[in-house]
This record gives sequence, C-alpha cells and structure tokens, in this order.
Amino acid sequence: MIDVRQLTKRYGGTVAVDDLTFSVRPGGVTGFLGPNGAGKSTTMRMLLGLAAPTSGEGLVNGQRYAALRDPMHEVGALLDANAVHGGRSALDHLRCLALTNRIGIGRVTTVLEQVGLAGVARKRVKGFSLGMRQRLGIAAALLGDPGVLLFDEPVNGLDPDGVRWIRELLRSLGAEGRTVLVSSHLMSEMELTADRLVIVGRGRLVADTSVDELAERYARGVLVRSPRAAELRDVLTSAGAAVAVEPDAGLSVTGLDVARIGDLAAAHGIPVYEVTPRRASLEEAYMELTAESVEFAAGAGSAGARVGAAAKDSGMGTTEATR
Ligand SMILES: Nc1ncnc2c1ncn2[C@@H]1O[C@H](COP(=O)(O)OP(=O)(O)OP(=O)(O)O)[C@@H](O)[C@H]1O
Repeated sequence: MIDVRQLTKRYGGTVAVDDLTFSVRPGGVTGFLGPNGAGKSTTMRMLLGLAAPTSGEGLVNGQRYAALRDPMHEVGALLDANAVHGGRSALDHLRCLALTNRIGIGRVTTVLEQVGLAGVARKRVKGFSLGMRQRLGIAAALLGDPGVLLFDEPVNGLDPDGVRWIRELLRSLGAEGRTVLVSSHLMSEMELTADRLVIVGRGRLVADTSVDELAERYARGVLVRSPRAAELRDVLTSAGAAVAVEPDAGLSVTGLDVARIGDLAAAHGIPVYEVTPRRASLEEAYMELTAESVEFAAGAGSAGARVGAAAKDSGMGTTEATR
C-alpha cells in the first residue's frame, strides 16, 4: 500500500510536487501519468526517502521509508537503470545488495532467472545494453520479494520486445497482489499496462481513476447503422436522443445507451446492423485532462514550454501506437 498525503516539494521557486494526495492499493498496476516535469520522479524519490518533502508525507505500508525495518523486503524500485557500477558483474551487484540487506543469497539466482539475465550473470554491467540494464534494475527491485514496487519510466528507450516484456512483468506482479506504481508520460503505454491511473500535471493531482472509469467518462455516444436510418433517427430523437447523421449514413447518437437504442429499434420493427458505443481514446482524455496545466504553463516561460512539448510528445506516441 502506498499513501501520498498532501505531499509538497519545492526546489527554490519551483514547486515540483504540489499538495499531492493519493493512495495505491495492492493488486493490479497503477499508472502514474503526467507530462515531463509533472513531479512523478520527485514523488517517487520522496516515497523512497531520496528527497525530503517540504511538507506532507509519502508512506509505504503506513510508514515513512526511513522507518521501514527491512526496506528491500517492503519496497523495490527502479528509478535509474544506469545507476549501477559498470565494473561489476550482474551477479556481484545483486549478491552485494542481498548481503547488505539481509536477503537470502538464493534470491539472486531466482531474480536473475525471472528477468532473463541468468545467461549473462557473470558479465560486466558496462557491456550491457539499456534493455539489459533495465532488467538488472528490475532484478534488484525484486530481490527482497517486496509487496510494493515503484518503477520510474521503465520502458523509456526500450525496443518493442523489451517494452512488451516489461508490460507483461508489471501485469503479473500486480496480479500476484503486489502494489505496483509505474510512471510514464505515455498514455498509450499505460492504457495497455495499468488498471488504475493517477494523473498529475504541474505537481498537482489531475485525476485518480480506473482506466475503465476514464474511458466511460469520455464516452462519445453510440454509432448506429440501419437500412432505415431516417426512420430510426426520428424514433431516437422522439425518445430524447441527439442524433447526427455521419457522412457514411451512420447515426451518431448521444443521450441514449445501447440497450435503449436496441429496444426502441425492436419496438418499431426497424432492423439494425450495428450499435457500437464509442469511447474517446484515452489519449484524448489524457490530453484534455492535462490541457489546463499545459495551457497554464505555456505562458509561464521555459517550464511551460517543457510541459507543452511533453504533452505533444505523448500525443505522437499514441498516434504511433494506435496505427
Ligand atoms: N533536484 C532538483 N532541483 C531542482 N529542481 C528539480 C529537481 N528535481 C526535479 N526538479 C524540478 O521539479 C519538477 C518536477 O520534476 P520531476 O522530475 O519530478 O518530473 P517528472 O514528472 O518525473 O518528469 P519526467 O517525466 O521528465 O521525469 C521539474 O520542473 C524539475 O525541473
């Protein structure tokens, strides 16, 4: 369980995290989503005792990180895959962590196998690709078999195989009942990985929701096709719907759900070839939700330009992913 309570972090004049409150429960994957500079890494660093909050607190299993008796047994994290001594082998790196954290040495072999590095365990890390380093960082996070896991942008820079591997691993860790928080600035990635979303913009909470609720909230009516479209349009309009005729003669219906549309068509003996609820893409929902912070930031100088550019990046990412 992760509890972030009224957490604030200032760096001089910059408010990196601004009165942020949310909880992450065990089971499933929670995406921690926001444009670059939104405060995700800073929040994670505070949860891990690597940065001191200006005010508020971040708790893991009800305690501040510094108060955890055996931190690696409670929380594992991947923040920076390159933060490993290049001269050491993967095996030595993990053994060293195990020895200094009261973790049975047998776990080293287990996690090396789990992340697919058993075959290169004795190779020096400086020869590792980014993907291999990410795997090693994940092995270190899993070493103490913790119930809480934090991953900061784990798919950044990975090839499609690596991205898929991490996605599946995160989902399986969540399915085992662990608390998994994974940050990203790409909704397209979180859409495939997370069940819940905590969305932040400029350090503030923008949304704390399930993926399904978000899709529901941004539903865009129902597409209906019928060979007697004009008749059906009149029926639906009389029942209180707003109906727009699309260029291909489909009806775009809002104000009635799929069941009611089907019932009305049946009651009037009108054949229907298609009734499809339309969801806005989650990327659209995300862009809408973060638009305020981006717009607000756009006039505010260099920080704003950064946030705006990040939002644009994430849109491009989705376009690629949905093609
Ligand atoms: N050590 C620091 N000193 C000064 N400013 C910092 C420091 N760490 C973060 N910041 C600032 O705090 C804000 C939030 O940064 P943070 O890295 O937490 O965002 P993020 O959402 O993780 O972004 P990204 O996706 O780029 O990693 C940014 O404006 C950043 O420049």
